Amino acid sequence: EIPLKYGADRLGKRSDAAMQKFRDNRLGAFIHWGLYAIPGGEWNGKVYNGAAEWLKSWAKVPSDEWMKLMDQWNPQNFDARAWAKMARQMGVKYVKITTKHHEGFCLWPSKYTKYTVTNTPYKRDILGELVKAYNDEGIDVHFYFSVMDWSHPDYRYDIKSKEDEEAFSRFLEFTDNQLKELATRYPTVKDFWFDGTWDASIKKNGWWTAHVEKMLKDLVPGVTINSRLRADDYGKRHFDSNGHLMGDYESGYERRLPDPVKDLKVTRWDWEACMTVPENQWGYHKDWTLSYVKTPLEVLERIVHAVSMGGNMVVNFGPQPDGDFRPEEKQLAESIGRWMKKYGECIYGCDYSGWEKQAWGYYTRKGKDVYMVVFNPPYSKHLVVKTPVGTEIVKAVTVNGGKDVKITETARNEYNVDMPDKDPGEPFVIKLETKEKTSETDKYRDALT
Ligand SMILES: C[C@@H]1N[C@@H](C(=O)NCc2ccccc2)[C@H](O)[C@@H]1O
Repeated sequence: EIPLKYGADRLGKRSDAAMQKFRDNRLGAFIHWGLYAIPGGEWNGKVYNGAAEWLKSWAKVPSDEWMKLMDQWNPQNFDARAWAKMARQMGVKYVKITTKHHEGFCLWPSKYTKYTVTNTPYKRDILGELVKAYNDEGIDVHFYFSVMDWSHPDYRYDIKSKEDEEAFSRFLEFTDNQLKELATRYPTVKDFWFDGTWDASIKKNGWWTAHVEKMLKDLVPGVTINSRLRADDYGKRHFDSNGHLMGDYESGYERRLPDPVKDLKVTRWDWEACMTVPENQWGYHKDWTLSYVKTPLEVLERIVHAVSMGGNMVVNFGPQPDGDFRPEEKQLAESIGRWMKKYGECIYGCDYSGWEKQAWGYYTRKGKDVYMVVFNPPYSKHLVVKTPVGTEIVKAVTVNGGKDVKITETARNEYNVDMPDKDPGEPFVIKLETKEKTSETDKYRDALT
């Protein structure tokens, strides 16, 4: 291994209670809310197909003109308690809130910039109200924070001169101050999820990313930090130059997921995926017909897929400029919530099973119990299950029904699990109770070939 001063400061998964809670939560929601919600993808009469929170970039709007949107920031229908109730009903255990996105507008009354909620007609500390409302519902709050800040004159995409160096040094101090503000004003925060860290300027300052991780962990004991913050001595990101994961969990699965058969390496570390409901809209876009919008079942499959591989999934919501949610997002939250109410025990506190994935769906595991989450019921009416050598199935019961399901051993470590006698009409879950095989001998003989 090569010596590193700013590489991973820990090998292997964190094993403390705070990280276990992060892991057990499994299902989260993203809230992308900022000035970009006001134009909703349209600028000077032209609708842009790209991500709505990047409209300033697509429409090439100068920052001082973009920040004038603050004069229109007045979300009269914003109700933090209603947002928290919606999250609880969806069954999410945590919510990641954009404290500041690339545009530089802060949802909290930061002392270090004029671009905050304080200097809008609305005035109120939106972040503070959301932290309290979610926490009151027993929901953990995570902070999204974009290092890249288009509103700040000292931000640099690269460091090419002494002037760049001095400006960026001022910018990093400004960023430190904002992060200390967030950590001290809202001490119940459980995680910082950094974004906007891909530029050369950050890669050339890996030391600073290591300093931020340490600073926040000193200020908020137990807090988790995503790998996307981190660059090492040589600008290597997420995984250091020795291949070790930096931060507490990998955060590279944005709008994509690891292959459940070919990418099993991710099961060796903690990771969290995040996803949009349209193809690529995080902030509010007024026209969702411009790209495919995932159905609740397609969102659910991605949630189960992530958990089946030992990861978390964060589903994105982009609130309207008035502070309410669009109907599609309210319906999605209700639909996912109904399913989680019945079958959520196969999600919360569950992990990768280590079993060989089958066509009918995904496995998750909790202790010695293995859950079969069935999305594709077979015409054979039998769900094929192959157990690892040394493991046998004791019994099978339907989740949310508690009915025994017949299992038939068909070969060594192979079983047919019957389908429930009544078609649930939705993805359903069967819980397998397992035990370690006692006798080594079995009645099977391998073919001689
Ligand atoms: C979680 C997402 N990450 C932000 C993002 O900038 N993603 C990468 C990206 C880079 C370049 C053009 C568009 C998008 C998106 O705006 C969301 O906040």
